[in-house]
Order: sequence, then structure tokens, then C-alpha cells
Amino acid sequence: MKRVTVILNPMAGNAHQRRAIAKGITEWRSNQGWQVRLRETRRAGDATTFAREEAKRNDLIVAAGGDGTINEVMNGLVGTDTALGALPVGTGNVWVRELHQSLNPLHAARQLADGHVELVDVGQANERYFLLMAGIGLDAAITREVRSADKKRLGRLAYVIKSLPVLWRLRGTRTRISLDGEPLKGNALFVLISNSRLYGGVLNIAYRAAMRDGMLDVCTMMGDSALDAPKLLAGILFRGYGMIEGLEYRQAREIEIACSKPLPIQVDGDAIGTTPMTFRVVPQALRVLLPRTTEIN
Ligand SMILES: Nc1ncnc2c1ncn2[C@@H]1O[C@H](COP(=O)(O)OP(=O)(O)OP(=O)(O)O)[C@@H](O)[C@H]1O
Repeated sequence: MKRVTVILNPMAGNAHQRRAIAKGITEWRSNQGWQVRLRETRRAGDATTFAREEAKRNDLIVAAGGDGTINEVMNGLVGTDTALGALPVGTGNVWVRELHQSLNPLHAARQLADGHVELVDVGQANERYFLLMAGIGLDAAITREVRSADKKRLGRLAYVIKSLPVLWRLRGTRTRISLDGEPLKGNALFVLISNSRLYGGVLNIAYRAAMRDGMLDVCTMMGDSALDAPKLLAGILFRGYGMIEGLEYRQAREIEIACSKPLPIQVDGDAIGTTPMTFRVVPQALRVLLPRTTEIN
């Protein structure tokens, strides 16, 4: 690496984390000889614009923020030769956890200095790329309710609190899914389309997902209401896909989803719209900088 731009979301994280990032940048300059530029976002969407501009003259773009900022940065890097790195300054930090990278921004910066670059698949939801996953139904409805001020105040607990009224109102929605042309129908509560394994930083729902297999993993949870949730959750925990009624695990390159009423959709933790939508894998589309000891499957 020679030329690096760090794109920082100043709204994510705290002063302590920002100081750690500043120290990490100083170390990159003095120890690695990297030319490092720092750009701060002013609003949602800036990180994609900045990443697209900076990709032309940089070897590495580092997203300093949460998974939403990482998603915006990778949307500007897909298909370029410029690699994506991440420094955790968010709430969930699922990508950083998936990579077994440190949650301390300074330690994470040191891991990147010593890292290696790999090509990975990304997912695409209509025009928007995603690195981790897309959620349709339950989790997107919860995501829509959680504001960034809630996340700052309560951390991941904000999702738990906001999930209660959403679960109360949850009803299965008649849904038609096409998996590379193969149909799957039912009353969907939640559909997860995943590129990576770790969900929400805690649970391996898509436990067979691999970021270099040219496939997306699709976990469907069908039912009538939240009363079906304990059964489905037990099925996920004990890998009862295909054995528990309503719980299926598939893999596909292209997935089309249409519902009897529009269901909300999130990618990498940000709400992006509603069904119908088409999802596809874009194989080996993004270069990522990983800690030296991290091997991705
Ligand atoms: N300067 C900014 N002002 C307001 N919103 C911003 C700004 N920069 C980025 N954003 C938006 O904030 C969203 C959330 O930020 P980010 O993901 O960095 O933090 P987080 O939500 O705390 O972390 P996580 O996604 O890991 O839970 C991003 O998707 C982005 O669209």
C-alpha cells in the first residue's frame, strides 16, 4: 500500500475511538510510509461518492464507521482494483467481527498495516451492493425503527427494545421466492440472503455461507406470527433447516422476491426499500484488506 484514504463517519462512535483512529493514521505514516488522507462524511451517501472519487488515485480506502459506512464505501469500490479496509467505529461492527479484526480502532489499524488482500464476492439488491447480507421482513422492520441516536445511547440493546412492538405486529406475508428459477412459496416472516456467516455479530444463521463460492445463502423463515419465532429460532440454533416446518436453507446466484404486500428490506443494517426486489451475487467483485491471520472461506 502507498496511497490510502480514510473515510470517517463522524456521527458514529465516540471521541476516544476517533483519537485512536488519528493515532493509527500517524503510525501508518511513520511506520509504513503510507500517504494517508482523511475525509469526513457530512451526510448519508457521502461515503460512496468519496470512495468512487478516491478509488482513482488510491490503493486502499479505509471505512472508519459502522457497517452502514462500510457498505457505502464498498458501493464505491466494487469492480475497481482499490481495496477496502475497515476501522470499527460503529454499533454492530459485524464485518469487523466476521474478520476477527480487533474492535479497538488502534489495534485494528495495526492489523491492517500487516494485512493481506483477498478478492471476495458481493451481493446486489437491485442496484445496491452489499457485503454481509440482505434481510427481508422482520429484521428490516426493526432496522427501520432504530434511529442512530438510539444506537448511540443504547448500543445493540436499541435493536432488542425496538423489536418488541415489531414482533407484536408481525404477521406472515404471502411470498413467492424464485431461487435460480426454482420456486419457494409461503407466509414469510423473515428471509435472509447472506454473503457472510455472522448475523448481527452474534448468530451464524447462514452457517454455510462462503464469501468466495459465487453463491448467496438463503434462509427462509415462514409462519403466521411471532408465536412461530421460538420454534424457528430453535431450528436455527440446532441447524434444523429442512426439518422444522417453515425453516429452509438454500443457495442461489439470483433470487427474486415478491410479496402480497410490500415487505421492508435492509442491506448491511440500513433500510433500502421494499419488495419486490431481485438479488444476485457478483463473484470476486471486491478486494478487501484482512488481518494477516484471517482466512476467509
Ligand atoms: N456525517 C453523517 N451524518 C449523518 N449520517 C451519516 C453520516 N455519515 C454516514 N452517515 C450514515 O449513517 C449510517 C450509519 O452509520 P454507521 O454504520 O457508520 O454507524 P452505526 O449505525 O453506529 O454502526 P453499525 O452500522 O455498525 O450499527 C450510514 O449508513 C450512513 O448512511
